[in-house]
Amino acid sequence: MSQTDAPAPTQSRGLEGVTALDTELSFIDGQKGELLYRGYGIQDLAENTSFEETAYLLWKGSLPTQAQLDELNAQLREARPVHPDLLDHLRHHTPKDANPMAAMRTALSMLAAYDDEADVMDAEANYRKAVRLTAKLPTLVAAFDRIRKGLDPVAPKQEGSTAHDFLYMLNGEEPGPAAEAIMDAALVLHAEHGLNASTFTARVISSTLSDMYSAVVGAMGALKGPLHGGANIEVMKTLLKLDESGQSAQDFVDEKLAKKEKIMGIGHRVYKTLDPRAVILRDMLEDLSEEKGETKWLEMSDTIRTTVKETKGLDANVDFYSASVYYLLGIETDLYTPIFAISRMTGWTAHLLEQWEDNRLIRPRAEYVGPRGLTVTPVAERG
Ligand SMILES: CC(=O)SCCNC(=O)CCNC(=O)[C@H](O)C(C)(C)COP(=O)(O)OP(=O)(O)OC[C@H]1O[C@@H](n2cnc3c(N)ncnc32)[C@H](O)[C@@H]1OP(=O)(O)O
Ligand SMILES: O=C([O-])CC(=O)C(=O)O
Repeated sequence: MSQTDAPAPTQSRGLEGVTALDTELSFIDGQKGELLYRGYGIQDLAENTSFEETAYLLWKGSLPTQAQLDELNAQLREARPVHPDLLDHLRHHTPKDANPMAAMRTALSMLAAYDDEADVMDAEANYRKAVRLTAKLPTLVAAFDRIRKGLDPVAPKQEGSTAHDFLYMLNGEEPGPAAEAIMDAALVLHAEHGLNASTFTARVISSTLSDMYSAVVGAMGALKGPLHGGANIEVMKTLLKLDESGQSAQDFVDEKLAKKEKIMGIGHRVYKTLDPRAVILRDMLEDLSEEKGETKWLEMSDTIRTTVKETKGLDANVDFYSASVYYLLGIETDLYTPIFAISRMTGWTAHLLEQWEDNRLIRPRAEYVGPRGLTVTPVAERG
């Protein structure tokens, strides 16, 4: 049978329900609201592992021993500084009002030029690149934020956890233990989620045997979109606007739904119930709200969520409560998606390592629905 005679492949709008490949990285039960990374429940991981342990689990397939964790922490700390040219680029060649995801997409791409192993495609080199990318992105995000505020970037301490060093570089002062613990848990929660749009993008790119940097730059582009990782920024914008307007959360939702507009942070392609990460993030928000004496974001969010659930049967996703958590930590709204990327870098790169273990070009088909049999009219005769 020739290629053109081949039976039409399974088709589904937005590839909904299509299984593209096997993975050992995560399992999602969208009906029950269950998420496992390599067999471990997300709640267990968020409560009992650090981001670095989770990263190791994703990359290597098992939780690290203390010695393995110490080694990974040392590698991450060592790799945190970025080449001065990158800081110069952020300082002198990146507009202060640039979209942070665009700035980071470019910075990630530039990192490749400073990595001697960028195009080395063996598994060990690719693992080392995954570690370096995970180490350097927090430094770049923090440097970008400080430079645009007219401040000097703060060099990484290269001592504590990713969460600790990131908050330290961002604010120029040591984070308290509560802030560090919240950031660490948020990084665990966002690390991996199957064939989401950005991970799929990364895997498609990697399946051409292009390099890890190219794949994560593409993934950054996909994550930026408001239907994906960009939703956490939109959630906070919505809450801030609602707060300013004085409109009730209930009226706001009714109005939006009547106009057939989407409520950001709600709905998910896979979860048909509450996202298990949203449960954990809501608990984190509740604790933080009490600690800060600021409960309005939680109250507004809960009303929005209940109203959409009652009207449309849709529930909150990971981006819904994370927005207010980051807000109460004092983080700039437009950094929420870059923070998501800091975490998801581990999932993306783990998928790339998995893809290259047994690579096959990812190349689906499109059903042609345009005309056929047209013939060219000379340009002078076209009207
Ligand atoms: C990390 C992440 O990427 S999590 C997702 C983050 N994205 C968001 O929060 C953006 C808001 N949510 C959405 O846009 C969607 O729920 C998506 C894109 C996440 C998944 O949606 P899909 O599976 O493609 O569903 P689709 O967009 O086709 O919607 C199906 C129906 O639910 C409705 N719907 C879906 N999400 C929402 C929402 N957030 N608000 C209101 N209605 C919604 C649609 O309007 C549609 O209704 P209809 O059948 O009456 O026309
Ligand atoms: O899985 C998805 O479609 C979106 C995503 O990345 C997540 O929920 O973490």
